[in-house]
Amino acid sequence: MEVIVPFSTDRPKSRLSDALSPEERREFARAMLDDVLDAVVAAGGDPRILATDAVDLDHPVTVDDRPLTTAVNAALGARLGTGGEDGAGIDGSLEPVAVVMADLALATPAALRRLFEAGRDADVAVAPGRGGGTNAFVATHPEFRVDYHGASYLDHREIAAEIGADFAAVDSHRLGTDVDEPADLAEVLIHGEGRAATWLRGAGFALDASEGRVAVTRE
Ligand SMILES: Nc1nc2c(ncn2[C@@H]2O[C@H](COP(=O)(O)OP(=O)(O)OP(=O)(O)O)[C@@H](O)[C@H]2O)c(=O)[nH]1
Ligand SMILES: C[C@H](OP(=O)(O)O)C(=O)O
Repeated sequence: MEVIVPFSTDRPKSRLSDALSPEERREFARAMLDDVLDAVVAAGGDPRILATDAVDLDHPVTVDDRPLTTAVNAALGARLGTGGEDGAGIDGSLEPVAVVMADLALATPAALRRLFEAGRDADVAVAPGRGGGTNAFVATHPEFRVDYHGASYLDHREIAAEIGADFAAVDSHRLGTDVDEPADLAEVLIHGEGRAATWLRGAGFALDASEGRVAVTRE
């Protein structure tokens, strides 16, 4: 399955500014991207990075510096179907396509396989992020398009309903955890096993369980 992985190269992860310098945010974002790509490949997906600028990677990269929603919709609109001249198959269907965000530092092959399987039963299967975002989805319906930011999970459910697409939510802690804010770094230290967790530990981050919800401290 083709798996589009959007990646912002310029000023990534601005909401982590209080915890990380610009250069650190670039390094950490890249570590998360590499973890996500490893998991996608191990789950049987063919990743294609949709980046705002060139990125040095062993996978295909499409550069599109337009805003996230515009770039993803262009990629969805350009995908090739299974036969028909307009890109759709003779029955109007398309090969499934997934969009998986590059900041899912806890993504595992098993979690992604569950998402891909959900996409076989539903026209649109979404793994919501905490706070109402859309961390990953699989779509087979040719008319499905995205509208990111805000409570995009609810918007995507509505878009699916408007085009008559079957919709499924994929309940996954690992895919539901996008790393946006300093508090999310604790999740990476607790559950992460890849480069992102290693990078954080190397940068001196540790868990702070001294009071209330577990947080992070830095040496
Ligand atoms: N291609 C592309 N990817 C983007 C763009 N903005 C964000 N992304 C990617 O989309 C995913 C979700 O990003 P967000 O968490 O909304 O934004 P972010 O830029 O990572 O972080 P903030 O600056 O803190 O909002 C991440 O994989 C980003 O790298 C964009 O304009 N174009
Ligand atoms: C891409 C966006 O991410 P957020 O801004 O919620 O992290 C969304 O999930 O709609």
